[in-house]
Amino acid sequence: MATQDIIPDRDALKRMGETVRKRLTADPEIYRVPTDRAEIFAIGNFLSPAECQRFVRMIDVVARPSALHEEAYASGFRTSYSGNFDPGDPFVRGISRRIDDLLGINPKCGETIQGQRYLPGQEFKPHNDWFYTSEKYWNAERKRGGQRSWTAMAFLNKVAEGGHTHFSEIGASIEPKPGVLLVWNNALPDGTPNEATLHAGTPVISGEKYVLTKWYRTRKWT
Ligand SMILES: O=C(O)CCC(=O)C(=O)O
Ligand SMILES: [Fe+2]
Repeated sequence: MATQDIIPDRDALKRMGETVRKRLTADPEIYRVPTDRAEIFAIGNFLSPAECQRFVRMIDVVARPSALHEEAYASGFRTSYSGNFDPGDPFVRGISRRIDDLLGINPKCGETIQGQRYLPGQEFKPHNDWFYTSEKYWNAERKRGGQRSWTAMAFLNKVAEGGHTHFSEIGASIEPKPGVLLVWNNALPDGTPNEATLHAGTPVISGEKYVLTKWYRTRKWT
């Protein structure tokens, strides 16, 4: 990339990278995936078994075919069912705040928590969570909070087989374990998009998989 190219929200991505990194690395209980190519952390028992179960039931209510910028569902890119939780629900609000506090990010930057359910054969093909700023959708996303910085994703159940979160560039395949929160920085420390965060939800082979995801923007999300 030519040095004169402007990376939208680069300074904010850099700043948020620093804030969250400091906070997570200060806690000896938090596991960091051993790679120097990306910042990926795992927090065990972040959600209790009862909280996981409650979210699973809620996902069964809100889940619809995943809309990932239009055509994705139809093309088989993201075949899971997903849905946003009611952000005003006190239970959802409580968990949402717990994630905000863990990361130390301004709650205003957090998107509504999304739930996802994968049945056998369903998957989320390799992708990056950030927005491609050369795409048409960016003009709208730019105005509703800007680029995505950190992703927080919780596993809500044990999957009989398959359904890993696979970071293919890094060679890390994370098996769903209920209550575990995975957190990663989608940017590099210098605020540019980190290509090594490419990841997939691999196909569920047997059983089902439930997760929740919260993406953080660089600015107030609306
Ligand atoms: O289900 C997974 O393991 C991955 C989900 C994911 O990549 C996302 O929600 O952005
Ligand atoms: Fe993702």
